[in-house]
Amino acid sequence: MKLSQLKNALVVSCQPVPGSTMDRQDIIVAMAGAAVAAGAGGLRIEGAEHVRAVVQALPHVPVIGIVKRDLDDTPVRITPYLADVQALIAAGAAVIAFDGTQRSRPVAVADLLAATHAAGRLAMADCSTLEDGLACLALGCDLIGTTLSGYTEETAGLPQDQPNLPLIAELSAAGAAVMAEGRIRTAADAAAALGAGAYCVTVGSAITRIEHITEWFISAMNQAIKKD
Ligand SMILES: CC(=O)N[C@H](C=O)[C@@H](O)[C@H](O)[C@H](O)COP(=O)(O)O
Repeated sequence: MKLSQLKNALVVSCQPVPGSTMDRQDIIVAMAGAAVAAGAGGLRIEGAEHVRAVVQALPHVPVIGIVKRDLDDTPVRITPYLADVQALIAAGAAVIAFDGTQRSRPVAVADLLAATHAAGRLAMADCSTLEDGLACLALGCDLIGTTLSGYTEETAGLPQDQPNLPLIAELSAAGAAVMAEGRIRTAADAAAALGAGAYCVTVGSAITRIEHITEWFISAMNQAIKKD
């Protein structure tokens, strides 16, 4: 797959809240099909078995595959191991996304990247800061995601209800193909991300997590009640 296929695309992340009533493979495949029917240019899917099912159902749509793990000795969660990269490749992911932060980790970004490229797949680095992104760009990652901005110790103080548009702009100005991802909640946010220089945009919760969307509505309504 060529990176240019994702230029200006909306990628829909179909990751149900773990353990929720939506956390079923048939629902993930159905959400992915609905997103593609409406024009999504790519999908972000967690877990090799879910990737395999989505690729089988939608063979012409690029799937960005990840594996999430909760490990004891590292905060790195997204595709930490070479075995994860290999499983996603075997499942048919066109793009392999992995944590691109500079935190202590079981496998170096360079090794995850080499395994991805050796299989002819594109590599996306999920980053949290400009420094992460520049390091991953220098290594040769094809897409630099703002995915982890706001989700690391270093960036935890950032606003939790809006995308990091300045980071998108800085990475793009540095020459990266930027995947704007993280807290893009409205169509206006997605458009603003492209305006800031994003190559493409991933939206998850605002499209596919009913629990989060419901909470946003209730919280806004509760604020309105408090003001009365
Ligand atoms: C930080 C982390 O683990 N992010 C995950 C990465 O795959 C997902 O939980 C997010 O839903 C995804 O990045 C899309 O973001 P948003 O749901 O905000 O549109």
